[in-house]
Amino acid sequence: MGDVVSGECLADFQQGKLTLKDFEWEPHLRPIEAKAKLAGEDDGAGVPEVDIGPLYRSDKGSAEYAAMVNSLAEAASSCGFFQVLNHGLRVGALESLYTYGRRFFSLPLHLKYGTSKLSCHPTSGPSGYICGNSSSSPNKWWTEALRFPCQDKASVLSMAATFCPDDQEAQQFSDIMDECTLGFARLSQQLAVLLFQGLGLKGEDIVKEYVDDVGTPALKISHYPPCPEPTKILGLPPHSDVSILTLLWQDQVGGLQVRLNGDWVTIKPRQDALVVNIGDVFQVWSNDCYISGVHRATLNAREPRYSIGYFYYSGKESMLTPIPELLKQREESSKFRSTLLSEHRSYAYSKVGKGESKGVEYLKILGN
Ligand SMILES: O=C(O)CCC(=O)C(=O)O
Ligand SMILES: [Fe+2]
Repeated sequence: MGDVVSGECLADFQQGKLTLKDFEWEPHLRPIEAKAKLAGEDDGAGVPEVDIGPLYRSDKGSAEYAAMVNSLAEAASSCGFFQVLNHGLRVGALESLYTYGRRFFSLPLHLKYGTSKLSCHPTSGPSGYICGNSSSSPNKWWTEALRFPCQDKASVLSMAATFCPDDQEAQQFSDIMDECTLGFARLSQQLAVLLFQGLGLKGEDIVKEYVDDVGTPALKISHYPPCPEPTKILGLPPHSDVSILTLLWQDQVGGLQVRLNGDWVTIKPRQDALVVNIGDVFQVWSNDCYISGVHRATLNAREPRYSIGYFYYSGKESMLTPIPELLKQREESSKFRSTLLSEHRSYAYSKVGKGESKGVEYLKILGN
């Protein structure tokens, strides 16, 4: 998950301390028992693709711009997931980050662990190498990840030193990271403006007041090694993200699934697109208009899968509550009990490994 504490279960498996059997999920959570289509078996029908080209070429009053805002709002309120085309990031830069990720994950374990003693930021969470979740957890995750605190360039450079042969290459890696995080940051903010506009609000003003500088985003490169038992084991459990929104670039292998009308739907990999999902924060901010989509990462026995995620977080100490301007404009009362974002975060993490992640449902005021 975008947001999770460091773990060691996959390392324990690689070192013979855990067996494949230890990784098998409780039957009701397994991909096959849930009658899911396994990775690649469907085409992502129902997860819309939205071309955001009009953002760069049209004025806000144009029909083309209005249609784009409508499509985004519709996707955010129907399934909470969509892919954006013409997103403004250079695909070559994303591919190059992916190549660095592959190189990092091919290192021996002790070198990968060498990166993880770095900082742990209160909002963006741990940074460094994370090898699955805890070995004592009942449902173990078949994944490893490298997590970066985007703003902390010194950490990025020292992490780069573990897998780049010389300073020059470490600098090149750091430049690619800069390009990608800058592009992700710009896009997240633009999408937040558009999604607020889709709620009938003055997007820029709301973003300025509630979004800018309130959090510290995190970037995570994930690796899901081939798994001999992909029908019994998962890469990541069903969960929603606690972010405002999350951006994800995935390779061509496929395995990210979203829960849609009771089915699991695989999101079609597209090299030129970014997957966007609404996070818990936006669901509450929008007073339940937008949905923080439940998703999971499935596995396959044949080939490794990689993804790059950007988690657009809100500040740790802010209250999680609907945007007052929205309630006023719609003459609505809040559908959620207010809570500290940090409290929601802890609650969400405590549920996810058990397969009990229900996003912000538990905060809903009954009868509303
Ligand atoms: O790698 C993926 O496909 C999904 C990652 C994800 O959902 C997460 O890290 O929160
Ligand atoms: Fe996620």
